[in-house]
Amino acid sequence: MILWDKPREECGVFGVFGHPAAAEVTYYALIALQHRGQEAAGIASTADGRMYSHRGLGLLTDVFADVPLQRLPGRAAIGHVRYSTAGSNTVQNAQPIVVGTHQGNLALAHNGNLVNARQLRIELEKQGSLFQSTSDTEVVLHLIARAGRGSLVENIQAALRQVVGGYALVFLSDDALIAVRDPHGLRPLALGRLGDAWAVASESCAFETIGATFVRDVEPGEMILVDERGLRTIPPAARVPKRLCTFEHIYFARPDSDIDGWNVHAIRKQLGRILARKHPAQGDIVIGVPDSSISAAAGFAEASGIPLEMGLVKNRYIARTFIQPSQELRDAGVRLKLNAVRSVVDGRRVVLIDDSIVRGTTSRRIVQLLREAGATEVHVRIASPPYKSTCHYGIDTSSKGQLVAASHTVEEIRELIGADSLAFLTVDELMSAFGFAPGSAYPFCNACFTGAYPTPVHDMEKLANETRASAAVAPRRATTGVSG
Ligand SMILES: O=P(O)(O)OC[C@H]1O[C@H](OP(=O)(O)OP(=O)(O)O)[C@H](O)[C@@H]1O
Ligand SMILES: NC(=O)CC[C@H](N)C(=O)O
Ligand code: SF4
Ligand SMILES: [Mg+2]
Repeated sequence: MILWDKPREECGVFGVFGHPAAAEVTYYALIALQHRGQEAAGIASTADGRMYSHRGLGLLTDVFADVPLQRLPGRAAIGHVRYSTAGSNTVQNAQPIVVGTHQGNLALAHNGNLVNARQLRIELEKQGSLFQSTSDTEVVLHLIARAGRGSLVENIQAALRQVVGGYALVFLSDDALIAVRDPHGLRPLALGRLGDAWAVASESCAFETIGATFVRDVEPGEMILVDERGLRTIPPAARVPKRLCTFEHIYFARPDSDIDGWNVHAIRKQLGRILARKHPAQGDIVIGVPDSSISAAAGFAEASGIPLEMGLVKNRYIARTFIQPSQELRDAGVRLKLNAVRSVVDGRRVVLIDDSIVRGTTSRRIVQLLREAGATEVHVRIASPPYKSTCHYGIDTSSKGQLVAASHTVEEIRELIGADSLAFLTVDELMSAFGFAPGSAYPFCNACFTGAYPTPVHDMEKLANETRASAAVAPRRATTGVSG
């Protein structure tokens, strides 16, 4: 049985213009962004008016195992690692999507989710559009094709006036790289410099990996255009309130990334300190759940004075989606992902820090592991508020029915996971880690905690359930050939 074991990630996008080994640079940048999506990956490059691309299902290294990067020539390239939000995990939905238009070739990589994609698609199909995939991303390309006879930038602007949702989009044409961030800034996008080349990436950690310098974040609603004449920036036509994704900082992004002026590790550590002050626990040791909660656990230990210990070890070779052993083997003690360190835990009162509880599966399993390893008490502290509502902007968490906090009180969740005590942060406490006073106008989206979405969400809940059902039966791996 294949299990979706967690809040599923979103996607990672990257683009570079003006580098002699553009596809190779893109490949290594995508390695740094692999945590953002493991279902599919792809790269498109351009040289002499031709577009070259390769994409397939699986991890980047699997997708490119038999395809030399020299088959993707040119000084400009874009790349994508995917976790589906709309449309199942099939190779047709892998990205970059490459199309030929009357204005030349165009490739697109998208992180995010368009909440009105279904309605737009129905209208476009009525007008004669034929779609090659079921992903929301393809809608953008059809809207561009129909936008008329303007320049590519004008046609992209016209298309984006019609879409609602979260997006970091990276386009590659025969002669330009274009990157756009959604008006609220729901999805992150950073700008970097690699020698004379310009690069854009979902997270700044990609720049570190390829030896590029992080220049700045792309502003919400901003469009960046890079061609042989250099870089131009086109500000948003109308400004709307910033609604940056808090969950990037809580869980999704890598701790070495800086997003919108905050370092992810520093924020997580601060969340841990706040948790210790506002929701203290009596214990002998503090343990973080690897990987994402290590920073918060360090903050909790520092502020509480309780020593930080490594009481859990994670098998780094178990992917996020994995084949779970049968109940029989589980009963016999086969545990693949996490193990408790008995000598650390035995006879101790443990304060267990995790960044979030989504379905409650992880916490329940870990509390049980710690008790079996001899912990006398397990007090669970979560470095975010209860996750109650589905994200519709690019993070494919379970449908609302599977979110444990949507239908249980904190006390009920405590009982369910078998902890001695349980506490979460409030939204105001979460926001205070970023330096905001309680109740002020936060420039963040907190919809998964509050249910207050910054845009209309149309019929997304229904769609999320359908996507989940089809993804569960999709084949896991297949690759396409190089086209060009
Ligand atoms: O309540 P659940 O549905 O179980 O999901 C929540 C858990 O999933 C995530 O960790 P993940 O297993 O993805 O590992 P990571 O921290 O190493 O990314 C998150 O950090 C929580 O531990
Ligand atoms: N998780 C994402 O950002 C996915 C991007 C796009 N919505 C897709 O389904 O492919
Ligand atoms: S709903 Fe949550 S996960 Fe989604 S964009 Fe908003 S803060 Fe991020
Ligand atoms: Mg985790």
